[in-house]
Amino acid sequence: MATEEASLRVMMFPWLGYGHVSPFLELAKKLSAKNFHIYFCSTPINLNSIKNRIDSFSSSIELVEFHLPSSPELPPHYHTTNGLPHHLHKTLLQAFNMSKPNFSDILNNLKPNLLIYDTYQPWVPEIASSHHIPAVNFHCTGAASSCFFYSNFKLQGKGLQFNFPAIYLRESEIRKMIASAPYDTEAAEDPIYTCVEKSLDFVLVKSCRAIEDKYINFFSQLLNKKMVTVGPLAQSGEEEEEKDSVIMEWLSQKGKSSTVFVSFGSENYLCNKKMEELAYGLELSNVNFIWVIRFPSGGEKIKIGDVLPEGYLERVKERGLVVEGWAPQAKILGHSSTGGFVSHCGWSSVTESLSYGVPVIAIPMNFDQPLNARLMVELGAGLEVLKDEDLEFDREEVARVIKEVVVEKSGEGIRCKAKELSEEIRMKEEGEMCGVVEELEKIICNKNLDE
Ligand SMILES: C[C@@H]1O[C@H](OP(=O)(O)OP(=O)(O)OC[C@H]2O[C@@H](n3ccc(=O)[nH]c3=O)[C@H](O)[C@@H]2O)[C@H](O)[C@H](O)[C@H]1O
Repeated sequence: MATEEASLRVMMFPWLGYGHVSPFLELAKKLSAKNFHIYFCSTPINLNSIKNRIDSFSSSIELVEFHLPSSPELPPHYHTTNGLPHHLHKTLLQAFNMSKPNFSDILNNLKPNLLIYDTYQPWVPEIASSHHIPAVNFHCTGAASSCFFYSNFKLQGKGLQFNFPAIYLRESEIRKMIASAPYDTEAAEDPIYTCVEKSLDFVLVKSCRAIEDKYINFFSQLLNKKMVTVGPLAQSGEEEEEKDSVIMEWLSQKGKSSTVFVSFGSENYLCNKKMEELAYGLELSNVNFIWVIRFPSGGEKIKIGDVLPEGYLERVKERGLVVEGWAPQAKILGHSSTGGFVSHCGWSSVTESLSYGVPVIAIPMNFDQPLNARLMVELGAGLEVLKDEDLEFDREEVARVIKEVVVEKSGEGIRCKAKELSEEIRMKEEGEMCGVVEELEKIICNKNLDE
């Protein structure tokens, strides 16, 4: 690996959500493999959660601590959205915005050739500009969902109309999203879209033409900016946590494509009613399952057995494994025994499922997830669990969709389509990354010429 002096130095600064830190880290790994030296900047708690994923990149990915003001309400272990109670999301964003001077000092000390920044950070491009550092936005959610929000909630796109009927939010989903957004969705300076608009020359987008071509083109028209796709950036799954081997050993004893993985990402927690309906739905489906159950960090310790129906774990023990907290999602999706993914459809989960060719049983929860779920249905690589007007689902519907996607002949087309898209995505990944490197080197070269 070339020394830091020989490499172009890039600072990467993701939002504090695990669903953002993870894609930024995967992009950092790909850029470091192309001889860039990466400064990966986040809070100590976020850096600690990814340390085991950069072992083989430690000479080219340097972790840089970004400190937020601590308070009794927001102690250091809450300086991440991973496990953060929902009522503190707004407080975290406020603490993040109060830390602008810290970020300016970091940029001034390290003086990278380029900054790659995220959403929720409209002040970052200005700070980079004050230090004469070119800044490019890396948009790590999907193009379809971003087009929808940008067209319908923010600026009307220069006379362009959003004519994509498959991508929509129900009234009840819009109400839920607005109520839980960590920022004022009516603010003129909406932190998501001003970040994208301020990006220099182009926007990096975590997607690929195989799954979002028409949406990437429309988003480019809306923003009047070039979109450079970085591919799905699926975690490779080579990291090994201690408990992983137990999970993977259990999975290896199951038949090919016989098991569904059930996970709702790093920020979502099912209420007791949804937990119960999902539990009975998994039982009724008669399909093997690995179910990751997460609880918000802090507060009293909750026992898994207490939130599941009486005797449930005993009844399902032959074909169901309930895991508390965290599981090796990429490893499980990449295993031959996995035949379906019951997912909230966070964007990284969607792109990982597509990368590994696993069809999705979609149970979206909030934000962009319903739009990502409808994209999967439009692609023919998933089915959505139907909900009532109160966004509640029932056990029979959960069992029906799982059986169709994983077992029944009527789901064969979905299973084939998921595999087909996986092959197409993987075939184009290397070419996409070469395009990214070319664009980043061009920006740095132009900036040097301007000096
Ligand atoms: C961008 C935004 O990030 C948020 O992140 P969230 O964590 O909810 O979900 P993912 O994007 O799927 O990200 C979750 C990431 O955590 C990994 N994982 C999760 C659980 C587990 O047990 N083990 C794992 O390895 C998973 O592999 C994925 O990489 C919101 O969804 C939002 O809708 C999404 O668009």
